[in-house]
Amino acid sequence: MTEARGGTPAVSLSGARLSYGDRTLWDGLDLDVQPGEFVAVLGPNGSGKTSLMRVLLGQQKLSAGTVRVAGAAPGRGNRHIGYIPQQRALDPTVAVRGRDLVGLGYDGHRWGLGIGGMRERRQRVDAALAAVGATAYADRPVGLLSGGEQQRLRVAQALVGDPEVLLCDEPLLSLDLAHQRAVSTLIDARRRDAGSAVLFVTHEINPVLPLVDRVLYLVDGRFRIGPPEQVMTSETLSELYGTEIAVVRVRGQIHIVGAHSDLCEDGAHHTEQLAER
Ligand SMILES: Nc1ncnc2c1ncn2[C@@H]1O[C@H](COP(=O)(O)OP(=O)(O)OP(=O)(O)O)[C@@H](O)[C@H]1O
Repeated sequence: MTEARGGTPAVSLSGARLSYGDRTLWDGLDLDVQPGEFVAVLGPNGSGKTSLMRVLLGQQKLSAGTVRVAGAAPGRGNRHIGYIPQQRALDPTVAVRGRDLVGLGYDGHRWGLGIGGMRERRQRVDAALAAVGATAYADRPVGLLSGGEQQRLRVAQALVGDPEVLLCDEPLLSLDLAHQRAVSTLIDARRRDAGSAVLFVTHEINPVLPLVDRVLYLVDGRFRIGPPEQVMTSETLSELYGTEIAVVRVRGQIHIVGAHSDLCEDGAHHTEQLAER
């Protein structure tokens, strides 16, 4: 799909290297993500997935190579980026209301809204809250909400600003199955209707597998990029991990058989998911 769409990539990494001291997380990374494309970023703990998000947000400098996001060097306040951070429970004393948290995602790049602007803001925030099913608790202090409720607000905050690039760091964690589907559907609609490019860090590809155009799979300094049917194979993952790995597809889902616990796909978790379908 990338060649077919052409045009300026929404995200472009060229010859990118990230090292911390003498440890290199990845090197020689070339990746152009096109508008509307959905790229899943997979890999075991510590392989550099969140660090990649930080590079795209301008919070971490590359050690080598170049990066462009929405046509510009990444930097603070890039108004074209929506970011759903890796989940951390908020302190119970945080008294900000959910709707105010979401409003921050709208205000980031709009100054002096005026009366009409304020009305528009309210409508947009209400719509974003409704889209993630958060209307009922939008006026409660966020610190008192459950982890899943807080996460839905973060999703609304990332989407409300009409981002060209949506960076998602394990956005489905702690959501129940119904809300996993709802959030995946929202993100999918955003990229289809508005052409936002999506980079989606996850340990669990199955909930988003139907949406994934390409996978970036990072393991211990090595990586592969390609469509799931090319990357999520016994041959490719065995090469990446440097050990024998069997990938099987069951009812359209990907399962890694005999996986060690530090591998990305967790067998027990998959079995649970299958049982619930
Ligand atoms: N600022 C930093 N300085 C030094 N090392 C760092 C820094 N940030 C991250 N690291 C290390 O880089 C490695 C990659 O971290 P990162 O958070 O990107 O991994 P990840 O793939 O997102 O992992 P997880 O799946 O556990 O979230 C880790 O070993 C981490 O300790």
